Amino acid sequence: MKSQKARKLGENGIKDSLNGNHIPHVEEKEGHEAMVDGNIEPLVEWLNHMIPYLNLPLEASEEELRRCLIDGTVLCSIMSKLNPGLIEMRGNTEPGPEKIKKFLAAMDEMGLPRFVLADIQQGYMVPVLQCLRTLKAHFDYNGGKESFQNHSRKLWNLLLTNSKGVHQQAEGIARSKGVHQQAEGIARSKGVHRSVISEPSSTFPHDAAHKFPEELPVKQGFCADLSDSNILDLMKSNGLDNVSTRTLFSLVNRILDDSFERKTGQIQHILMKKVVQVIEQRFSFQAENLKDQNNLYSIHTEKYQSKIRALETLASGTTKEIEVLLSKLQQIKIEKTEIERKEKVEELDLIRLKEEKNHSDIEKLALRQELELAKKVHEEHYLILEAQAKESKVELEKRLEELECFLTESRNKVKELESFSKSKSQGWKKKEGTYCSVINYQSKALQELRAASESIKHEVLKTKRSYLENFQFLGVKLSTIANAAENYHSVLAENRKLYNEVQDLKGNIRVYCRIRPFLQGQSKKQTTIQHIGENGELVVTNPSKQGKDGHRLFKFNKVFGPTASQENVYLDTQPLIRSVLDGYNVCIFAYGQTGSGKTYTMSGPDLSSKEDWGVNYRALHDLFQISQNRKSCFAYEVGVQMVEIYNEQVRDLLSNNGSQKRLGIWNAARPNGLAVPDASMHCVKSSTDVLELMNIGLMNRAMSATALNERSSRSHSVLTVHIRGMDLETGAVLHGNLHLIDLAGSERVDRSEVTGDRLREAQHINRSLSALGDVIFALAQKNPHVPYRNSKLTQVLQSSLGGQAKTLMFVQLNPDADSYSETVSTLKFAERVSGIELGAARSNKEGRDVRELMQQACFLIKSKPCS
Ligand SMILES: Nc1ncnc2c1ncn2[C@@H]1O[C@H](COP(=O)(O)OP(=O)(O)OP(=O)(O)O)[C@@H](O)[C@H]1O
Repeated sequence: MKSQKARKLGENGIKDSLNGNHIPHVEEKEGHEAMVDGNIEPLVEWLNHMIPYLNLPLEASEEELRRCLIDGTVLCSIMSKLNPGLIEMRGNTEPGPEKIKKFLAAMDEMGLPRFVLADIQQGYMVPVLQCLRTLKAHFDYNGGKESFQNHSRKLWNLLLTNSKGVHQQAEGIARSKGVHQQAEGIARSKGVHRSVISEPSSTFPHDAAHKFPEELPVKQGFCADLSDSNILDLMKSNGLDNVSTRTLFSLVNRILDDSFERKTGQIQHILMKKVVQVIEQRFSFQAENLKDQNNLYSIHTEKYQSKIRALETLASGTTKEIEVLLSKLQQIKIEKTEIERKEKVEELDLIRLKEEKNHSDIEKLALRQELELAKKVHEEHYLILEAQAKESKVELEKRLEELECFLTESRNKVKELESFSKSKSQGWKKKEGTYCSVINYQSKALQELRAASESIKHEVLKTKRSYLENFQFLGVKLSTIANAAENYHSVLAENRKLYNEVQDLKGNIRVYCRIRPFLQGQSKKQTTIQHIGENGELVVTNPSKQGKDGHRLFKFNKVFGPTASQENVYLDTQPLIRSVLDGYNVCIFAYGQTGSGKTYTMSGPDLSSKEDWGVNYRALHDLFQISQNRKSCFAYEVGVQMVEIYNEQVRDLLSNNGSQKRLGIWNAARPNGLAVPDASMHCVKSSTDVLELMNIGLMNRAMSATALNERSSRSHSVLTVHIRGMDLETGAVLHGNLHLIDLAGSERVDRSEVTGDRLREAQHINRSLSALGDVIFALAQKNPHVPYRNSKLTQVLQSSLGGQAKTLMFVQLNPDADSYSETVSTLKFAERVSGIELGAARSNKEGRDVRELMQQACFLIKSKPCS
């Protein structure tokens, strides 16, 4: 490392020499050891002495020293102190490198060895330290001769800036004499630092250029001041020792000039003497040096010659040794290159470490700033917290006081409660005693009860056993009864069937009673219907009469309650419809007071809804369905007529134009069954055709609102379906008529509150219904004369009531208590109707064979015992 530094220094020395700066090579310097001496303590001490505020520690490292010097202030201060006025300072604002440059310029000016700016910047401190040591040595040598410094400087400035002629002349003389160079050569050969004796050289053009304008006034001053006294002062001082030889020659020239001009006299003579003495001293010193140098050279020459001789003997030795030496040399070279490489690497590492250090310094600075900031924030936060703590302390103290008050209060309360609980516990103890005695008593009673319950348990078990036996016996009995009941039901169903057949044979008119539900807005509390039996019994009550007298029992083929659906009602009607296709005449009519549900049963409230379809539509739908099923055996034709009897006039409801046309009625049923032959006959092929016709008919029907029904039918509507069927096998033809009649509402005129046309309508309706009653009465009495001709209605129904037709009447009832009297009269009428015997129904078959008649006879004979 040491050698490396020395080499580097050597390189720098060469470099600076090339630049024109006079920085000696390390080997030129006075004592190699002094240069590379690592001990910087004396230097630090000197610096502290020079700049007291510096206060550097004696053991300071090179790096610390570098940091202290890098901004150039210390260097400039030292220079200013040592050589005032040499550096012109412009204050602290000047950048560090500029200050260092100034210091270096001053060093140059003084002719002292110096470092380059890069050395101190890159931390290469050897030349820097050497420079400072030289500066120190220089001034130590001069023993702090302050006055001399000034005089020397003045003198130097004077010489520099004095008339060119004089200067050049002096230089010329010195050069011609070769003294100057000789002296320099001696100094160098002696190893004495050149700077010690060197003077600022004119080889430093920048210095000269720098200095010249400044020194001009000084030069004038000097010319004026070069009085005898001044020269005397200069002479008195020992400063001439430090003045360069060239300067001395210049001075001699000057003195000589002056002596020619006889200006200075005695003074110049003394000065001249002194100058000559110095020059003589120097020459003698240099001569001695030369002698020493010669001796040194001769010693060295001898040494080298002996070495050469030794090497020659070695060279004359074996070649093997040479080879070994060469190989060793080679090895050493390799090692050297390796060491050099390592050094380079180390240098790079050093640079990197320096960079890292710089970086970490920056980071350290940033961290320090952050720390300060955090500290500030923390302090602020601390102050806030302190304030808060004070506040909360005050609050807590207040709260503590309150709590203490509360505590004393609660202590008092606790005392009170303690005394209260003491008195209570005494009471409880007393009660405990009482309860204990009661419990004892109760436990005794409980034991007794247990014994009793045990005996009861035994008894219960006994009873249970006997009960089980009885239960089993009853089960057997019950199953017998259930079997009997089942038999009873089947017998009952059989009976009903037989009853119907008997009725069929008798030709009784079937009567189905249907009770409509209460309508919206009607109160359900007051109903006349007391009971609806399964076998057609109906019990009605008179709301004004209590007890048994108020009840009346009626019996019909079937009674449908308010909840019965349209389908339920039709299911019991269906067998009659089937017989139409077998050639029977069937008449179904609805009878009842206004608003009791006649139209609802026959037509239905809404034809668009299948569920609401009434008997009319369901019957026709069924007819088409059955005819379709039988189409392989029978070919059926279906025709429909629809008329109404309004105010004793028969009107065609399906006629396009002739709804006003009065139609005649045939008194006796014709073979084709047409009672109103002039009414238009419409051939229908499907249920849809029927639906359309019925809609037309319903729309044409005369209707109006009454007090009892908001849409009352004011006429009797008669829908007649004519069936003509031909047996495809036998060719026999049959005719069947189905009359579906919706009678106008029977009503009491006073109740319906009608007048005028409506009254006339009501009177006609009532008259025709009573005519119907009369006919039915006559038929029931089996009177020889039946008054069919009393009304159009009875005329139209003649074939259905008197002939061998199957007839069904729906008796419609309004359950409202207000309608009790109408309900009873309707029921009486229906009772009478149900008693009518029309005789066995007969099929309208043409060309019946004997076999068929025989079958019918057999059937009649078989069914007789059942009746
Ligand atoms: N079984 C029933 N279920 C529900 N509503 C019914 C029932 N029967 C009748 N109604 C309702 O009672 C009201 C009267 O019925 P509807 O018009 O059929 O009586 P009506 O006897 O034909 O009267 P009118 O003789 O004045 O023509 C209607 O609003 C009808 O919808």
